[in-house]
Amino acid sequence: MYKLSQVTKDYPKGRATVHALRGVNVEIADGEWLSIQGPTGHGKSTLLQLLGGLDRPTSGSLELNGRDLARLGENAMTKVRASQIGFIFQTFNLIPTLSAQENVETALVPLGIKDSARRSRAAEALASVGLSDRARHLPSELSGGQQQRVAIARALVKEPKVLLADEPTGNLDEDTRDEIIGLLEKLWQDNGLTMIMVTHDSTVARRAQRLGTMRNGQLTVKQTVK
Ligand SMILES: Nc1ncnc2c1ncn2[C@@H]1O[C@H](COP(=O)(O)OP(=O)(O)OP(=O)(O)O)[C@@H](O)[C@H]1O
Repeated sequence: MYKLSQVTKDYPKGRATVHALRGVNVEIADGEWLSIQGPTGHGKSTLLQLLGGLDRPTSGSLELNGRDLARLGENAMTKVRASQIGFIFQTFNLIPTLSAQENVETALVPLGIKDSARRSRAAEALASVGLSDRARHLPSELSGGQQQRVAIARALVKEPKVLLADEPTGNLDEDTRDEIIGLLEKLWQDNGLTMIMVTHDSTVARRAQRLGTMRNGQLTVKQTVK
């Protein structure tokens, strides 16, 4: 589980400082789905980056399963990211020159998994998102929804405990959005993932168990009504 205490994040901006996070306190249980909404520029992506170990807080502690990511060395942090945390983004972030299969395999390279196992695990992950028949396609040959499915397979092929999603349906039409959220919900349940999703879309946000709102760098969380 995550346990954040008084997490702040400042960015220098010329001579001034942007206080992107101003004391975030939250616990996120294993297996929970938390959505985060809030106005633009109020710290949502910053928080997700810290949860993913892509950046560190300016102050406060950010524990994942008892280890404070704020104080972890770079090598240990890289290991945590490679093995425990999957990311998906609004813009999919696939490598344009690699096929769907190769894009998924890239997630296993840092784990030192050998070629044949990499191939079979990536094929399984593509099957789990319904894309076995598109394995050899380049991202440019896939629809937006299919590209997001590849990105989901890439995030989950390493069997992480945590999935972080930054506006995962932001570039998709409504029907495709519903398909992708349905898929994420299924994968969340089947794999017991902890899922933290930033979204502007209230329909998507309400599917979570808890709903957080970021405002002025602070997070308030409530239970969603089902
Ligand atoms: N690398 C950076 N350097 C300087 N300032 C930054 C950096 N990243 C974010 N900021 C600033 O921190 C604040 C919070 O940004 P953040 O991207 O977390 O907001 P957000 O809520 O995710 O917004 P959006 O909904 O538009 O994605 C903003 O004022 C932003 O300009």
